[in-house]
Amino acid sequence: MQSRPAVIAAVSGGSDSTALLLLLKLFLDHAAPSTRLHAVTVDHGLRPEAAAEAQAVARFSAERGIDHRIMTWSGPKPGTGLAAAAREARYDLLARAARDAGTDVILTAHTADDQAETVLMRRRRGEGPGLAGMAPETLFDGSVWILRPLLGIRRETLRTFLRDEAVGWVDDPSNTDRRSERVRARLELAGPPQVSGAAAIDGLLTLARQGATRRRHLGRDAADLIRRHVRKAGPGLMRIDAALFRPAIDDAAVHTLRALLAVVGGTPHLPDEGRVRALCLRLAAPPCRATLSRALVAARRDGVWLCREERGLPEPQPARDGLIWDGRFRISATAGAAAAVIAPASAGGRQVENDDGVPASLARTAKAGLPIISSGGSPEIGHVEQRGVSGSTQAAPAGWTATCVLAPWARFLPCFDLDLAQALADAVGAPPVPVAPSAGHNVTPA
Ligand SMILES: Nc1ncnc2c1ncn2[C@@H]1O[C@H](COP(=O)(O)OP(=O)(O)OP(=O)(O)O)[C@@H](O)[C@H]1O
Repeated sequence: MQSRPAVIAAVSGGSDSTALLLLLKLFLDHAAPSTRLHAVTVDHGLRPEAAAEAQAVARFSAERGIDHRIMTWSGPKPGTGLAAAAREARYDLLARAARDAGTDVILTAHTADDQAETVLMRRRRGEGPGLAGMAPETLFDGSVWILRPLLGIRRETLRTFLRDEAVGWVDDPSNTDRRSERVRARLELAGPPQVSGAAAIDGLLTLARQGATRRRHLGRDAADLIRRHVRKAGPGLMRIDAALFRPAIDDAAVHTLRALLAVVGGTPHLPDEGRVRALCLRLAAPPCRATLSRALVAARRDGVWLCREERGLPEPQPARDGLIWDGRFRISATAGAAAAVIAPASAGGRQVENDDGVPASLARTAKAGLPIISSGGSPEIGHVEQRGVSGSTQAAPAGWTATCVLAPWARFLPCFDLDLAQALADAVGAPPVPVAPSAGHNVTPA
């Protein structure tokens, strides 16, 4: 990892993260003494004991001379999907702690056991050939890296280390709650060794490694296809060379179209592989027009065109800093920006000019799906596509910008998909993907 002025260790007080904290302290004292180590504990406010547990981590950190901060999830708690919401909130709080500490690195204590559970769960959910486990490096919210340095280490090894150091830890009761899919996977893997146990875990870890390699290769091939065959043809409109779909439709071409559909449609998941494979076949024999994943795709003699379909665009709403609009644009406001409304261009009934060489109806549909930010009820509204990219028509009201985001990777971008994400970002005009902390090292993380 390139040296950082500071790093954040995410410490719940359980065995894994307590071991992470101690190991990091030892490592940094020895190898990078100028790097500041900050431990952060998130109190989700969901269990009465959580506050005392966070205080225990604070005391432990103080004894070791480590800076420690407690971050509390104070927002409203949803009635359903509480675990997922808590996870989102946890990463938001950890990212905020990282920014406050002037770093872009958060380390978590996910272990080989967590990795095996993840692969087991994903396999059960029917994830196909791209199945991979957790990534050793993941870009969060486009700006902060989550590193998982213990992914190759078994939990029991960490506990032995803690016992040798005479350090205790907290056992979170939710880790034994059988309603959780992860807990059920953990119990299954902890079964009798002759049935599951170590052999099963090793098998799942091998699958994780193979899946990561496959995903990386597929992503590289798709990135190459995007660079050669995909370009932005106008505001909100992409053009794909028909050559992508001929003569044979291979896995990389299918993966490319899945990624493009999700990005152009603003959906968090790639569309179903089988459906996209079938669509590729139809696109190879124009004319063809279809919608999938909220995107409109039209194969004509002059190429294949792709834009957001006009159905299901967001209703006009107050613009706010940090809003992800339609899964496709991150809205930002500088301090003091006047209150504004954001709406799809189609809602304004605005005429659009045609661009040379672009089919008029597609140019219209594409522009209708772009956001318009207006302030003070003025009809002179600013049509923003993205910062600093030609093709934007007028400026948004002062202080407001809309930046393209890649919907499937807007929150979590695993390192296996970095090449693909960079090629997509270049193609659609999203900001460049930051360089991974391990870049330039000759050892690929586990
Ligand atoms: N309350 C917390 N405060 C700080 N860090 C935490 C907290 N809970 C979990 N973490 C960090 O996240 C890691 C994974 O924790 P855990 O396995 O409980 O989370 P998960 O929700 O199952 O995983 P993921 O966050 O990847 O979905 C921990 O090892 C720790 O580094």
